Amino acid sequence: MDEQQEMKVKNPWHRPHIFLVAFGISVGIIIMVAIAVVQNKPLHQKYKYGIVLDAGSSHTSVYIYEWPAEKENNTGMVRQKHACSVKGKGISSYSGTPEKAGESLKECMDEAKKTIPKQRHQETPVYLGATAGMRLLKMDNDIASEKVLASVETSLQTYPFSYQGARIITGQEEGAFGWITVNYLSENFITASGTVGALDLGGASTQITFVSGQEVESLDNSIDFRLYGNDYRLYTHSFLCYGKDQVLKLSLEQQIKPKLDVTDNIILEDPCFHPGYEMNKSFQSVFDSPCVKMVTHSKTGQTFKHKGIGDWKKCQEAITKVFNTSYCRYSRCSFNDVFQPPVKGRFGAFSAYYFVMNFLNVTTDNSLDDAKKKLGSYCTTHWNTLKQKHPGVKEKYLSEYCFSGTYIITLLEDGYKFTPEDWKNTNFIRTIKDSEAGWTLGYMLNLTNMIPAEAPDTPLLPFGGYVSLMLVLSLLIFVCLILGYIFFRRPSGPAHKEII
Ligand SMILES: O=P(O)(O)OP(=O)(O)OP(=O)(O)OC[C@H]1O[C@@H](n2cnc3c(O)ncnc32)[C@H](O)[C@@H]1O
Ligand SMILES: [Ca+2]
Repeated sequence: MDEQQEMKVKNPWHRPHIFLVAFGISVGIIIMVAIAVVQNKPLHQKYKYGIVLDAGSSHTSVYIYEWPAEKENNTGMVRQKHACSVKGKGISSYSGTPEKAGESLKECMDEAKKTIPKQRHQETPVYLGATAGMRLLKMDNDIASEKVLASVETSLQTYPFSYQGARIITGQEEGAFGWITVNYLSENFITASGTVGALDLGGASTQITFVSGQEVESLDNSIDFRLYGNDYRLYTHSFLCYGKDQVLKLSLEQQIKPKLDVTDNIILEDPCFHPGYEMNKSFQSVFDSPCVKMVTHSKTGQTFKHKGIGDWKKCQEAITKVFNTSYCRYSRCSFNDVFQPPVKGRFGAFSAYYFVMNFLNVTTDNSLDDAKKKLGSYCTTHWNTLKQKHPGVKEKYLSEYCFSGTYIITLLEDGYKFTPEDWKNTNFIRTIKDSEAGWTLGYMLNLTNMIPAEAPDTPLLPFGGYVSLMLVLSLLIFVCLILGYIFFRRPSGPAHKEII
């Protein structure tokens, strides 16, 4: 055997098949890693959509929600993509012309068609939930409420989306889904930060919902949820007729009542309206609701003079009269014989709570006393001064902020028994992370099963970590092979000597 041949026998790397095997293994590993990376890479982000129509007493809003297709069950993934405010009043105002209720939705639904990519239309669910305005219409005129619902149903079915129904939701649902929305958007279900209570003030009803930790003495006010592996027992109540429009009617009724049989030309001097404010109003405009019981009074066709005197203290006294606190069959009540445990924790207050307090520039940075002082000075401002100061604001809203602000403080303090400390723990909010606070998101999450009872399994490593780990490992194997190759190739021992 010559020297050359002997060296080839002793150095295995000089056998081409061994080198080929090593090379094959390296290429194999690289291919495996590449496949694993491609296989586990998040798909090109595909979005899913859902549409919820909030048919409120004062107006209808159409919300479009969007979420990444493969992350349905992760909390905080669904966000509001678009909102459209339907022109005109709420659907319950179409009781006399039900076909117009459906027509009113057209503009916003056409907008939804443009906002959602065409290929997703068919799989996009559409829900319509009607609240207190329709509850009141149903009480007043069941047939008319059915016709209005049928009209919006027919209209929604003409769209290419997946129609899932139009119904009047219950007050409990309205409260509970508002609570879910606020806590979902704040990611409170997956962090240990605890939950926040939800306060919603609409035109015709108002909701309070929170985790109390105390026994809920009335079944109607108790809702249990299991979300992301945690159990929640909620206290919730919806006060029909205690939205800000209906409460204004109640308050006017209270003030008009003693004058009705005394004089023909009624002048109502209202402490909740500004000095200089004077408006002729029909009794009909006050008595046209099932919340106000004097519908058949003989003066229904006539008018009265509504005159502001701007006195916050007296306004509060007048508003207190709409809460009945004379009777409570439970260990404790808010008002009207409704059970309520003591309020607890932080609260998010939205809808009219926000509209009103935001306009009045009263936030909970102010102490409750400061807020009252601010409101007091706003209420005494002359009506003409206000109109000059806020030329862009709807006169109806402008004239009612004193009443609404006073109602909000009275409802919280006297109704729900908020202490100055609870007031500090309350935030007036419109949106959380650009999605509006309200019941609609919670309603959709629930109906599409997007809030699991148990926490979803999370992968051991996030995607980025997984890729990095695979790259480092394959690099390590590759470097080992190269080193091995260099080591074995270097002639050593006797073979080396023999060459020399
Ligand atoms: O929940 P329900 O009772 O069915 O009523 P809604 O859903 O129609 O009620 P909203 O929260 O939309 O509005 C609550 C009230 O606030 C009024 N509102 C809306 N925008 C406002 C603004 O900018 N300033 C003052 N009030 C406003 C509206 O007319 C209602 O009386
Ligand atoms: Ca509402």
